[in-house]
Amino acid sequence: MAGPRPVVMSGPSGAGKSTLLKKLLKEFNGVFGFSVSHTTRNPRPGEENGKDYHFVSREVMQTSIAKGEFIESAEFSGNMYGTSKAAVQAVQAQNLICILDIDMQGVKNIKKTDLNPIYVSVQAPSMDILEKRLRDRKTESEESLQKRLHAAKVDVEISKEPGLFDVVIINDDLEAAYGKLKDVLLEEIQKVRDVNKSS
Ligand SMILES: Nc1ncnc2c1ncn2[C@@H]1O[C@H](COP(=O)(O)OP(=O)(O)OP(=O)(O)O)[C@@H](O)[C@H]1O
Ligand SMILES: Nc1nc2c(ncn2[C@@H]2O[C@H](COP(=O)(O)O)[C@@H](O)[C@H]2O)c(=O)[nH]1
Repeated sequence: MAGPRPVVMSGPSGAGKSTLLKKLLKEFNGVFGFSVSHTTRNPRPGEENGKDYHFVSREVMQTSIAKGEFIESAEFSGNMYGTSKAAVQAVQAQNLICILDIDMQGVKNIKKTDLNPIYVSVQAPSMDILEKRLRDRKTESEESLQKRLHAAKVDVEISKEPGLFDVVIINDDLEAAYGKLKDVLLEEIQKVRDVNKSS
């Protein structure tokens, strides 16, 4: 039997993707698994290598990509990011719903594969609120922040493309946004629960 469909979470940096997916992983323990991406950016305080990201050098990442080890990769805000085949396989081997947190270039590249995920775009209510969230998070230099805000404007426009996303969630009130996300994923969640019950 085919496993559950993966979930792609995309949307501007600071819109709340990680916040929402962490809630999902916590509430639905044993249902979802996170696809741990590779990145060349430096870890933020509290981030763990192998859990939040595989933190690697540009050389290591480029070599792995050249060897065909990645499903997709992108340059974002001055750093490389990518989803390895192993990251997705590690989650799917456990029959879990694989969650990918990726940027718009990643979405476009995943569309060319046979992964067949549910595409979710998470957006902030406005650019001003997005900027406030990013500034309050205190993870970015002014340069990185400006790059992310520029990418966010492009993201907001592209995400209007009909059919690109199965759902666009405006993350204003966190609990309301989380409720919408769960509604979209209910069918896949039930599939995993049914399989777990019968095994
Ligand atoms: N609904 C919300 N209301 C207010 N603050 C929020 C809401 N959702 C998330 N935040 C806060 O906004 C900040 C950005 O959220 P988060 O880090 O989840 O964004 P992200 O989309 O994962 O960003 P990135 O792509 O850079 O990883 C965090 O400090 C988070 O606590
Ligand atoms: N195309 C990909 N984009 C990715 C991947 N992992 C994360 N991301 C996106 O990068 C930005 C910035 O992330 P941050 O952790 O530095 O704030 C964000 O939009 C992520 O969705 C990936 O493997 N491929």
